[in-house]
Amino acid sequence: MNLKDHIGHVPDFPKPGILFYDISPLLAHPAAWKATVELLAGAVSRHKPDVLAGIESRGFLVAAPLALYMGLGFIMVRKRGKLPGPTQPYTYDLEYGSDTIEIQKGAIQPGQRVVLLDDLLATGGTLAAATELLRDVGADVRGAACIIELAFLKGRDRLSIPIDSAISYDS
Ligand SMILES: O=P(O)(O)OC[C@H]1O[C@H](OP(=O)(O)OP(=O)(O)O)[C@H](O)[C@@H]1O
Ligand SMILES: Nc1ncnc2[nH]cnc12
Repeated sequence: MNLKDHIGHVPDFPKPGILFYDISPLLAHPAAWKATVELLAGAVSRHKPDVLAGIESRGFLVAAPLALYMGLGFIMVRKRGKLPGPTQPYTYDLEYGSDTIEIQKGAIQPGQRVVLLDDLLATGGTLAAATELLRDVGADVRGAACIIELAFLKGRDRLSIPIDSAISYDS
């Protein structure tokens, strides 16, 4: 099965000049989605995680079913102000301005082995920030996985952890 057949390409979304890679057709195709979850589970299992963490919001679509499939717990990394406190924040730079992500304090025990999940790796800024946030609460961040990697943006070079992707675009 070619998973790329199930990714939509939407020009000029959400802004002019951006080609949006849409996972909606993949999620809507049971066999392709099952194959994706199985592929990611194989990659993630080699890190022997205690828990999986997903990044709001599309990362939840990957992390929650994968955690269930692997018999692991699932933890939410959310945008500021969405989680009931107390929370641990991490602020990071964007092209213009900054953004803040949060995790609930106590969601992870110090030393727990965590793998991060997101739908897509572009510049790597989001996954790099989530890695630092998890380290701030004492997690042992073993790796990350995503459905789509935009390899031409070289996001993996910004990461301090290994990352696996189910689909990669070189251009
Ligand atoms: O590698 P980066 O350049 O950081 O980009 C990747 C991030 O961008 C998208 O999230 P978005 O902020 O659009 O949020 P969403 O998941 O709520 O749609 C995507 O789901 C990743 O989290
Ligand atoms: N080109 C893109 N398509 C879908 N999600 C994205 N997140 C960041 N860049 C993206």
